[in-house]
Amino acid sequence: MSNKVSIVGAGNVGSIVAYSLAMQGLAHEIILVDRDTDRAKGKALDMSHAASAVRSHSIVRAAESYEDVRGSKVVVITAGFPRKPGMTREDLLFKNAEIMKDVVTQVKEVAPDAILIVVSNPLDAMTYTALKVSGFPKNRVIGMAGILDSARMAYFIYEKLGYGAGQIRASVIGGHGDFMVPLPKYSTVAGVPLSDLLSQKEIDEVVERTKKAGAEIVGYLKTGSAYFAPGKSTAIMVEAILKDSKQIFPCAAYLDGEYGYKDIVNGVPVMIGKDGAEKVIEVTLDPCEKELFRKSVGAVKEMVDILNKDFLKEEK
Ligand SMILES: NC(=O)C1=CN([C@@H]2O[C@H](COP(=O)(O)OP(=O)(O)OC[C@H]3O[C@@H](n4cnc5c(N)ncnc54)[C@H](O)[C@@H]3O)[C@@H](O)[C@H]2O)C=CC1
Ligand SMILES: O=C([O-])CC(=O)C(=O)O
Repeated sequence: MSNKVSIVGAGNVGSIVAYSLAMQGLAHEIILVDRDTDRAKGKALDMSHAASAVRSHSIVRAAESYEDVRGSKVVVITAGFPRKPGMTREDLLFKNAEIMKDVVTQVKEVAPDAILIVVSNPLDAMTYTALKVSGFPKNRVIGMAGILDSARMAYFIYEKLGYGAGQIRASVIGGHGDFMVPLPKYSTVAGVPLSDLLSQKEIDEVVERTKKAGAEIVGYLKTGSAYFAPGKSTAIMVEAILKDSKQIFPCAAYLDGEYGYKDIVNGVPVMIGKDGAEKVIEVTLDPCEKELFRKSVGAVKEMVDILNKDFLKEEK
C-alpha cells in the first residue's frame, strides 16, 4: 500500500500536519501543495532538514504541480482562509467553497483512489463540498474536527480538576461550529465519570468553553486561527489510515441514514482504517442530546442548502 501523503495548503495547519507526520516517519513521501509555491518549497526544505536531524525516513517535497500528488494514499486539504477576530467559521463559506472546488477538481484527476481529509472551514460544509465535487464514495471523504474539539474539552476538564492530565477522555459530536455537542456523559477521567468529579456548574462551564475554544484562540492570535492542535489532530487521522488501526475517532462523516439523517455531513464517532471512514458508530443519545444534535445538523444543512442551490448543482 502506498503511504504517500499530500497536503494541499502549506499554511499554518498544513505545516503542522506535515511536520508531525515527518517527525513520526510515518509516510515515506509528504508532498506540500500551495498556490504560493515558494512557501511550500521553503517549508518542505526546512522540514526535510528536521526529518534528517531525527533520522526519519520521511522526505518532504513541494509540488511543482498537481502531477506530484499522483499516487497519494491520503490527501489532506487545509487550503482556504482562516477567520479573524469577530468572524464566524460560517463567514468563510463562499470564499473557501471556491477554493475547495478548485482543489478537489484537480486532486481527483491525479489521485482518484485517495482518501481526502478536509480541514478547511466551515468544516462540515467543506467536507460535503469535497464529497460532491470529488464524487468519491462516502468512506473516502472525512472531515477533521471532533478529535480537536474532544482534546480541547479534555484540557478544559483538566483545568477544572488540576489533575488527571493524560487520563481524560472527552467526547464531542456534532458540527464544528457554535452548535457542536460536547457529551459530558461520555467523558471520563481514568474511567471515572465526570459527574463524580465536577459539579454540574463546572461541567456546564467546560462545555461552553469547549464550544468557543476556536474563537478564544482567534482572539489571542488576531491574524488567524489555531494550528498546533488542529494539525496534530489531522495527523492522528492520517496515522489511523496508514496503520489501518481501525480505532474510533470523532470525525465529520457523511450520514446516510445514521442518527436518522441523510445527505448531510456531521461529527460522529467513526472507525478509521485503510479504507478511510470504515464505519459510522451510532451512540445512544438521550432526548436532550438528540435535540442538540438535530440543531447541529440544522446549522450545517443551512449552509449545504445554499451551496446545493447554485454552487454544487452540477455535482450531483
Ligand atoms: N477543521 C478544523 O478544526 C480547523 C480548520 N481550520 C481551517 O483550516 C484552514 C487553513 O487554516 P490555516 O492553515 O491557519 O490558514 P493559512 O492561511 O495559514 O493557510 C492556508 C493556505 O492555503 C493556501 N491556499 C489558498 N488557496 C489555495 C488553493 N486554491 N490552492 C492551494 N493552496 C491554497 C494559502 O496560500 C495558504 O498557504 C482555514 O479554513 C481554517 O479555518 C483551522 C483550524 C482548525
Ligand atoms: O476557530 C477557527 O476558526 C479555526 C477552527 O476551526 C478551530 O480552531 O477550531
